[in-house]
Amino acid sequence: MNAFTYPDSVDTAGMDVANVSERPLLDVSGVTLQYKTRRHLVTATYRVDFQVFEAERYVLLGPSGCGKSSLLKAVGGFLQPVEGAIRLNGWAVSGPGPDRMMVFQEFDQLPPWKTVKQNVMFPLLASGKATRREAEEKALDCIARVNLSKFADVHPHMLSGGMKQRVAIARAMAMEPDILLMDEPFAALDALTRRKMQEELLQLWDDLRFTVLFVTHSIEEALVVGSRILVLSPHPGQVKAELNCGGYDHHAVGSPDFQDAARRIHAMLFADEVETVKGLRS
Ligand SMILES: Nc1ncnc2c1ncn2[C@@H]1O[C@H](COP(=O)(O)OP(=O)(O)OP(=O)(O)O)[C@@H](O)[C@H]1O
Repeated sequence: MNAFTYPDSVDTAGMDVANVSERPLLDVSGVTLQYKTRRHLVTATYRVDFQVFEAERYVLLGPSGCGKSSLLKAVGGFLQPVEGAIRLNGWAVSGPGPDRMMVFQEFDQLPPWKTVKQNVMFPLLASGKATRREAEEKALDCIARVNLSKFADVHPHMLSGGMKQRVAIARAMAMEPDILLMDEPFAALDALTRRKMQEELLQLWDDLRFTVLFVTHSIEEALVVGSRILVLSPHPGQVKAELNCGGYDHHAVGSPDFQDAARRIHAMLFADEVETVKGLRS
């Protein structure tokens, strides 16, 4: 497994390198993902390894096109690896399931003809996980947790982008998945709302201690949201490093320690490009 290695050119001094030994909830081992189009074979990730443990906030961080979303899709069971394996609780992932719930970036992930409550109830009913009465009770509880009780009976078009995202999170949480999969969930929000949503996610995590696999290309977001970060190389995505980083919140963002961590992750992400530029100058 190469998840704990660093490129030679990167200074990792002071960064806490992950070292965990319990049984993982999610085990991604040597996963290569490819897309076959009529003309091309696109390799999205190459032999990626990582493990996620219960109650972790695990972040996949990397530049656009490095295969973050593809990895999330594969964990979700929507894309089969051409090489390697993905296991959840020791079982091979072979398709989508209610044990893995996705939250996307798009605002239109909620059917507009359903109210907030009906949206949250829907997967509970569709999966046969709850009776109508149980689903309603669970939905109202989850809606309250994301502070939307007053909006339970309105339709999504009456909500702001941030509120819609909270509904999507409530809908996923209601299913009590083993792992919540979040694909750049706040990327389409304005900066202030994005920050508020990150704080709310951390607050919700403090209350419920769920496991989340979170995709972002923002270093700052990764440091605030994550308890561990997997740093991926540009296309095709390969593991560059894995870092422990819990403990930063928005108050820490301007601190020298935070800035230093961000700077070193940036160097890691773009180490190859930096080398190239150096080469061009000499
Ligand atoms: N359906 C598809 N068909 C063909 N190629 C695809 C498909 N989906 C993704 N790819 C390619 O796979 C690679 C990885 O894409 P992916 O969306 O997983 O990256 P990403 O890191 O999530 O990018 P971004 O941050 O821009 O969303 C890219 O080169 C992309 O063009």
